[in-house]
Amino acid sequence: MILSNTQLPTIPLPHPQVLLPNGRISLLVSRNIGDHLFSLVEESSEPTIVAAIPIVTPPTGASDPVLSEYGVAARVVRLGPSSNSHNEHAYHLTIAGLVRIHLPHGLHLTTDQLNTLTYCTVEHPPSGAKPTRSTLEATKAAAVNLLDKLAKSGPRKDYWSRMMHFIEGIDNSRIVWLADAMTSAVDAEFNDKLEILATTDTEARLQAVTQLFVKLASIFEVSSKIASVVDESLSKQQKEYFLRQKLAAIQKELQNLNRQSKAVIGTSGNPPSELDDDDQADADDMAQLRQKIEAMTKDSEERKVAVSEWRRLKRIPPGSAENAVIRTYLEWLASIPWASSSSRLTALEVLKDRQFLSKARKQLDADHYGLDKIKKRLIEYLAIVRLKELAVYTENEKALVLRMDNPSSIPPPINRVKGPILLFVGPPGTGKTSITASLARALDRPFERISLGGVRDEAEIRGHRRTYVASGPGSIVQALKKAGRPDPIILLDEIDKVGHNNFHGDPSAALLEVLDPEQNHTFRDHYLNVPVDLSQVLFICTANSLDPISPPLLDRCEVVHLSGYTYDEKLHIASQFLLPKQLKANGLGASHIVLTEPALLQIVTGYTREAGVRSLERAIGSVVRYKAMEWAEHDDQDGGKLSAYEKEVKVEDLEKLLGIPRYDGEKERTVKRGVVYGLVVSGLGEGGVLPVETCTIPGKGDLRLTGSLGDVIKESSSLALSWVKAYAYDLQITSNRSEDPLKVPNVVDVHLHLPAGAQKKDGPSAGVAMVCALVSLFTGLCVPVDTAMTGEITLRGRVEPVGGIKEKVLGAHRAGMKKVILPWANRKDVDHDVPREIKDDMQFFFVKTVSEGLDVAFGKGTVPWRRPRAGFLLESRL
Ligand SMILES: Nc1ncnc2c1ncn2[C@@H]1O[C@H](COP(=O)(O)OP(=O)(O)OP(=O)(O)O)[C@@H](O)[C@H]1O
Repeated sequence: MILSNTQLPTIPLPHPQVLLPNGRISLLVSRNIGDHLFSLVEESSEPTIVAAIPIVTPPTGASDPVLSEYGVAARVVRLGPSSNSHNEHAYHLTIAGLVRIHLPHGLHLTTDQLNTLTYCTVEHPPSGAKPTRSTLEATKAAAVNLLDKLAKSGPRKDYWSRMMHFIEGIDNSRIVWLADAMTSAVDAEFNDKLEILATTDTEARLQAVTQLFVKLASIFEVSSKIASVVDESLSKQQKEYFLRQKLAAIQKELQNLNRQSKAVIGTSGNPPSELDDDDQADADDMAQLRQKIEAMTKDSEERKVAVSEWRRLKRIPPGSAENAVIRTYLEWLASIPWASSSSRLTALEVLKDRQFLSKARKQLDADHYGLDKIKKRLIEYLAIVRLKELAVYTENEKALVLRMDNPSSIPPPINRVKGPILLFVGPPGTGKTSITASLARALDRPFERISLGGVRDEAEIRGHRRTYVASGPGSIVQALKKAGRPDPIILLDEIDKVGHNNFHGDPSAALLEVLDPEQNHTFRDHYLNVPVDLSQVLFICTANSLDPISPPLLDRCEVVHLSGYTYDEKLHIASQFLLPKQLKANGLGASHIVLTEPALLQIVTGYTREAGVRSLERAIGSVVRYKAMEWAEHDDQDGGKLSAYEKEVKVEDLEKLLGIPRYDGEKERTVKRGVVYGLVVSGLGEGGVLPVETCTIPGKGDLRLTGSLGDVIKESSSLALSWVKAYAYDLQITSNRSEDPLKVPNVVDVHLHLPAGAQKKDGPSAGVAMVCALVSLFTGLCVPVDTAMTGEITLRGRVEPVGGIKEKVLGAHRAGMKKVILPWANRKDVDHDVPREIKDDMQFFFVKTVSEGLDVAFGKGTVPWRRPRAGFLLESRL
């Protein structure tokens, strides 16, 4: 019996534990409390009674715990060391609830006091009138009903069934005991248990217990029904969903735990990183995705697709493979800069500027020297884009006004500016790529480069269908995403090196759609599968040679030719652009190095031989790096005075800086019987000089050819030999018209070789050079080494025009040739294309016939014709 104002040692029950009379509870207590209880147990022969008070609100960092005003006087049943005695909770305590108690003054403990044994004043609360019979029976019935349900399904069926049989048999006097005992046993919520503990009036308590049992029974019924229904209908996917949800919850808990332990460690650990907060980042990404979809133009196809995919994404469990696929797709779809009226306005802002063209011209001039033809074409192009865009803009504005006046009117189609697709063709390093980048700067648009070299798979351009594992969009859509605007300048680099039809599809055919202004406003990437408007994109292609480009693709492009630079142009480019660029790249200023003009010329002529300026840039880079090193060394040694540092680079210094000159002009070539110099254009569009070498060897009167020659060039060589045989008597090679120079006086073979055997050669333009080489071989006359020639020959001895004249002439000039023999019909090419300084530096001879060519090559009057030539045109005797 508890008397008023009895003092009892207090055991605060950890939240959410509640002990009711007739219940039993086990808990861990601190060493301090345990030791005290131990001495109390030892001191008295009576059972030790404690006050078990539930904690209503557990302590948080700043606030103390809140304890209930009601509790239970409980008997200590067992007290022993816990299995983990190193722990601060060193004792294991079991107590059994006896009677309700009330704390008239309440109990306030600080967080620290929870681990010490304190005493509290308790009283026995009045239990009110006796409960009515109906209440007692209602409680019993509710208890039996609940136990019946628990005994039918759920865990511990046997236990509940035994308890039910026991309760069915007890009389009404024990129902009050039963109410507390069963409330302790069933899985009631903390608040319900606390309420029952605090209800001292028996009648009211039994009613509350009855309600609780009824509630628990119906919850159990509903949840077991749901469980059975769910169990039946759960598809594999849904099960996976539930499991993943659980997993996510567990992961979240673990993260929270980690975060808490990090907070305990204090600020000494790493600062919090945005990489830790996965959930937040994920939620932010989804919110952004949603915003982007909402920003898409209403009723557009991309928006419709995005909305339906978004809905699908919401239905599919997060973390599943399908979910990831849809999300990646949606992220791509949302990241494309879809063409809209606002994007058009941004582009218009630049074009509306009255100074636009002059500014663009200035920009192009500031970035590149020369290239007048290409710059002129680009400015023309910009002028057209500007005029058309502005016209379209006014037209569309008018249409908008019309539509607003009469909303039911059918809107006129939006006009598009269809510009030409420019194709820059020329040798490597001639500025094709960089002038396009400069154009982008002039237009203030993003610049993206797609390298098509070696692209064999159509999917690289158009993307893979979504059904493929790891599929993604093609390079065009990727470039558009990177640009972030629907109107960038996209450079399709090395279009001549794109693969043709093979078992991976035809990449060049995919380009046809991209480059067709009539079709490219509805370009379909296989991955996105939504039409993408490429009509605002400005495509520019580059190639080294036109031959490998498929004719339909070529047909869509407007070709702009770039040929190599002359020495003079190279000198300007080197001093105005390449040297400052290299100085900047290597952290030096103009005051650190002075590259004298003769030295620069020596680099251009002695160390590089190319149409473009790439090797030249590399060579200048080497010089600058060497000088930078020298400067730094002197700076170290002299203590910053640099008195010994020589900033001027002279011709004599170059050998030390760049090694021995690779090209030594004329000295490379020696005058030789049977050898003449022809002119060629390489596959990269670079012109050059190629010797035609011939010699006679013992044999059977045949012609032997070597040097990776194609069919056409082989035919040219037999044509040349036939011509020489036909005119052997006239040229005093034989003494009789019927003699074959390969059989008389000795039977020999003629071997004709074109050096650089690894490179394939073809084409008819070596005809003139071959005839000259054979005439030189048979007559013993030699062609001077500063004479080069090109031209196709016919059987009748005519010289026909050939292509690539500008490249060939520039190549001849680079090689130090002074005399060039060309077909008569190519005069206009020299007039138009060859720069003035080269024309001034070389002599050009235009010939109509082979015999004319021979006279120019060997020198007038040198070729030993049997009778003076009447006019230049010879009729074939064949
Ligand atoms: N006329 C020029 N004025 C100034 N710099 C130039 C000029 N021509 C070329 N260059 C420079 O030469 C370098 C090579 O040019 P770029 O890369 O544009 O060549 P390319 O013609 O595209 O070659 P490829 O055919 O190999 O792609 C760049 O650094 C460029 O700035």
